[in-house]
Amino acid sequence: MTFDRSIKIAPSILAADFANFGAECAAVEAQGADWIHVDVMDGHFVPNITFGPATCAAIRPHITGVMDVHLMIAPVDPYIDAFAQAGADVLTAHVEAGPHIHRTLQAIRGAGMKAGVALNPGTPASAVAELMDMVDLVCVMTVNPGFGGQKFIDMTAKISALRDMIGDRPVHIEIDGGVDPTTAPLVAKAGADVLVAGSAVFRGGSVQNPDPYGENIRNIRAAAEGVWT
Ligand SMILES: O=C(CO)[C@H](O)[C@H](O)COP(=O)(O)O
Ligand SMILES: [Fe+2]
Repeated sequence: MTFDRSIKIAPSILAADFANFGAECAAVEAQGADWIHVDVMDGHFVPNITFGPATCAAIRPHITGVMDVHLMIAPVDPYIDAFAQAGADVLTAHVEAGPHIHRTLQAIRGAGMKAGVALNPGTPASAVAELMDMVDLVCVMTVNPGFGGQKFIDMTAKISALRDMIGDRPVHIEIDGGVDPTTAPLVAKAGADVLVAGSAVFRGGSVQNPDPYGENIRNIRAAAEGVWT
């Protein structure tokens, strides 16, 4: 995984057909997705349950690019090796998930993955100030985690603060929740480069009719890249 600051669109399979993840991942990649975002929820850290490492391992052979795993679980540490075995490229833990995020990030890198830290909307940028040399990605939640299809919460001031904090380090800023062609330019302008989108990518399409996925991805990317022209 090489670092670059171009806009990357990461469809969240939370909005895909749960009975057909492999084909859904292949379809969005064929339609231009850069990364695949995989939401792991435990019914404890967030009020919803999705799936765990076994499902990630089953999905992995269907992804040629980056598998970006967003853990909404607590605790995190007992499961890090299982997600490494499952083939996660990026493993992101929430700063709110426990008292020892520093140890967690060390363990993620130690297991050979890129380390991400996520912040809930109520958590300030300062919560991750001491972690800048330990992370490869900061995920700014623009919804309260747990469900797809929620309304975007404006976190542009936090994104700008994180961009300043990161400086010239090779650290991605990922935005997760309510990203669509209207909100993408706001977050791209503030300094984000990885845009997660679930409902805004998968709406209107299916594995049998994947062209809408491509149109949705192109529209989000064009809106985000438009802020630089
Ligand atoms: O982490 C998440 C929710 O906790 C999802 O990645 C996110 O909500 C994406 O879905 P949408 O684009 O529909 O908001
Ligand atoms: Fe997510």
